[in-house]
Amino acid sequence: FQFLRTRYHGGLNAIPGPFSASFCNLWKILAVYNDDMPRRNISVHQKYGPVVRIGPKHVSFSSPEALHIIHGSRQAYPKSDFYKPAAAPFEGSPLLNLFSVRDVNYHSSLKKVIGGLYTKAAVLGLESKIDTCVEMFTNQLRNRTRDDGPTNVDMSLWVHLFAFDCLGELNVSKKFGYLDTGRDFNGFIEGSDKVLIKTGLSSERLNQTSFLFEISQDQFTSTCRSREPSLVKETIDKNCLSMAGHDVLAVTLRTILYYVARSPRVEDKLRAELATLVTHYGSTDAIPYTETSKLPYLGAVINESLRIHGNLGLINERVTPPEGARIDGYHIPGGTIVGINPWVIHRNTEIFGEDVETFRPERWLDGPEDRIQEMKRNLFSFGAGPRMCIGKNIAMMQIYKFITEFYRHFTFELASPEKDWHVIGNWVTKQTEMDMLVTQAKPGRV
Ligand code: HEM
Repeated sequence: FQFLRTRYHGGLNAIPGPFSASFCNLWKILAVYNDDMPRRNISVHQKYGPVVRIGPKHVSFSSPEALHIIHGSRQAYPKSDFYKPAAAPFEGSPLLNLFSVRDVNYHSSLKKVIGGLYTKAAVLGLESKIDTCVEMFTNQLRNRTRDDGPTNVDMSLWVHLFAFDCLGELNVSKKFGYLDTGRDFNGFIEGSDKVLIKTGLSSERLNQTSFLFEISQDQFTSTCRSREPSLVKETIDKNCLSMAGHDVLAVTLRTILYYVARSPRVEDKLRAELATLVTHYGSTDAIPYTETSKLPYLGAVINESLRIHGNLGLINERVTPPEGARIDGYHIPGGTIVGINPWVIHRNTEIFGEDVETFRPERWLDGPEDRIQEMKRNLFSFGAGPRMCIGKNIAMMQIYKFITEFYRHFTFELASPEKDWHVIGNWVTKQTEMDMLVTQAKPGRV
């Protein structure tokens, strides 16, 4: 009886979707359990259209109009309870932070206080800190690679070591020591992976508490404490703001390295463009962001990487207002969990073209300007509207600088090009199994 009530009386029965999703969370649980949420979310949209019921109270959308209503407009909907546990416990009670807070007014007052620190102009002041991390990365990699031929390197791990040390440098002016040791010496990366993997499942809870997220937060904290008790307490306890961004940054860096390595044509063009800049700088000078950010092909490679491999693999959950809403022709009752999965909108062929499965940076450069602008408006990797990533400017600077210097100082290829990497298709779509054969470049050559 309860199943029938859920299926027919929640106000969502007109919305197509997998049969089980109309009365239980099985579809979502299996998608997350199998690390395959992005692909399954795409395929239900291919099968059922732009509006799909993916759970008893969950609806996934794929159109630019829905993106604007749910996420992009000034009246964008508040976050769902999914984000509640992201307020990590601090001195016994949850400490609300910019990421976790759901109340719209409280969020906007918090943002007023700290927003100024993250503007394009403000983050330029952080460039020298990022430079020291990139330099440490290239130095450490040089120390660990042969100078007369290729060395096999676990690049999935190394970009994460970089992202974590950079985060320490930006937050507490201290690298944590990952690049120095060349490994996850205190289990931080392992611990945060546990949070993310379980978070994917906890989001699929039956609208109850997100206990898995809480358990995994505890595991994270205790793993880190047991291995590194002296680690800055605040960094762990207030993890959601100060710890933000290392995992998603690492995802983007991996995507660029992987897809470019798979496309010699793109790599040649990218290296040729970088070469035009490198000749003006000594081999140990970091090239300024104001210069790298002007490189059009590098910009296109970054956009295309953000598009083809969304950093988050679930719908970014929001809640419809009490009076309900009309979205893409359907009446959606108040309190419904709605959202867009970046993987889904990034494969909307009306926006990005028929070849959405192909890594083709040129789509961001060629063709009518209004089409390119439309793609930019719908690139959802950093979110959209009032809850858009506040760290975007920092992240872009990290990406531009890392990629420029890495390509400048090394050549590399996939160690096993015949094999795909492994993607953990949950919330943060982390990739593993991407060893690369890394060779030191001759000075002055790209
Ligand atoms: C490539 C790197 C990054 C990507 C792709 C990324 C992506 C995102 C996305 C998609 C959201 C919205 C999440 C949602 O609505 O569920 C978000 C929010 C957020 N990000 Fe990032 N992020 C990155 C780096 C960073 C960095 C470096 C920082 C810190 C400096 C950061 C801090 C935040 C914060 C505080 C929020 C919450 C903003 C709010 O709700 O107002 N992110 N990020």
